[in-house]
Amino acid sequence: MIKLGLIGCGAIGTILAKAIEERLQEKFVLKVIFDISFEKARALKERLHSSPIIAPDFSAFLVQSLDIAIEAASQEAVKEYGEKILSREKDLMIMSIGALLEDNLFERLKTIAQKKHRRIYLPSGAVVGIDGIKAAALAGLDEVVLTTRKPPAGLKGAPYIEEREIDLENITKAQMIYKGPAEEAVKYFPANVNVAAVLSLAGIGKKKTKVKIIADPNIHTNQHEIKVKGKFGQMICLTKNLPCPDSPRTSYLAALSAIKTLENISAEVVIGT
Ligand SMILES: NC(=O)C1=CN([C@@H]2O[C@H](COP(=O)(O)OP(=O)(O)OC[C@H]3O[C@@H](n4cnc5c(N)ncnc54)[C@H](O)[C@@H]3O)[C@@H](O)[C@H]2O)C=CC1
Ligand SMILES: O=C([O-])CC(=O)C(=O)O
Repeated sequence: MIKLGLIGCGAIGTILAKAIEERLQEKFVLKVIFDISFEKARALKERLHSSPIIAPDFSAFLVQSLDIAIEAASQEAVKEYGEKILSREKDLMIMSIGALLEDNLFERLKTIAQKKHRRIYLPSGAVVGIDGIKAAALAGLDEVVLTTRKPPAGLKGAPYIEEREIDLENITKAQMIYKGPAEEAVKYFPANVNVAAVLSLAGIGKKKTKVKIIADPNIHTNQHEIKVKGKFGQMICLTKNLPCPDSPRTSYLAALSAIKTLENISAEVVIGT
């Protein structure tokens, strides 16, 4: 059995935990869950048939014997716990991938993973096209542009919106509110464009990957359009994401992508690049 620990018992964590016991139970077991909100962890445990331990703090999580620790919490969680998890010889799956574009965190994590013979898993998340971009990048890419279009309320709380006091409630037609490199976009919108980070890492990096964010009051899906040009030709991928059943802000596909990543880890056959 592959032993799992989960950090973050919100929208993605809940869907993943349920899938582990309902779909992946032959190969995986969820041993421990942790959330800075103990209430969130307790509420998740009540929804499960299995009985994972609730870690009261990160130290209690870290001492558990685990094969893979799954982060579905926040960029802060990746920055605070990532190196410790790998150093304690656990593999690490990351959903808040935006954290990896800061300073040299990704390089540091990779160095520890190499030293400790561990793996880091970065699911595609709420976008399609990462498979093709990884392959296409081998021949060289010239341009990668992500255009994210969300209902205005989905951008609430983002540092960029708060610092500039952008009044989301009074946006009556689609409006581009941000344009810049992925490296900057993930800091200004930490809970909105983690997809820009996975795209950067798969493609031409955090400085060259361009990000546009549009607040659109006329849509009810989280939309991500990726345009890529390179030696392979051109690619245009559009995802129109419905939200998770219990969380209007999180795209359901992101949680499904985490489940599929686990399935791939234990699979005899892996489809796609
Ligand atoms: N890669 C992708 O495509 C996507 C990534 N995400 C990211 O995945 C993460 C999880 O997303 P959701 O489940 O929608 O969020 P959520 O807000 O529903 O749940 C996050 C949970 O993590 C907990 N948490 C936050 N910081 C923590 C810390 N330092 N230590 C322990 N627990 C902590 C919170 O209390 C909360 O219960 C977020 O960072 C989100 O931005 C979300 C959607 C798509
Ligand atoms: O759920 C989405 O559509 C994407 C998202 O929030 C992220 O990448 O952080």
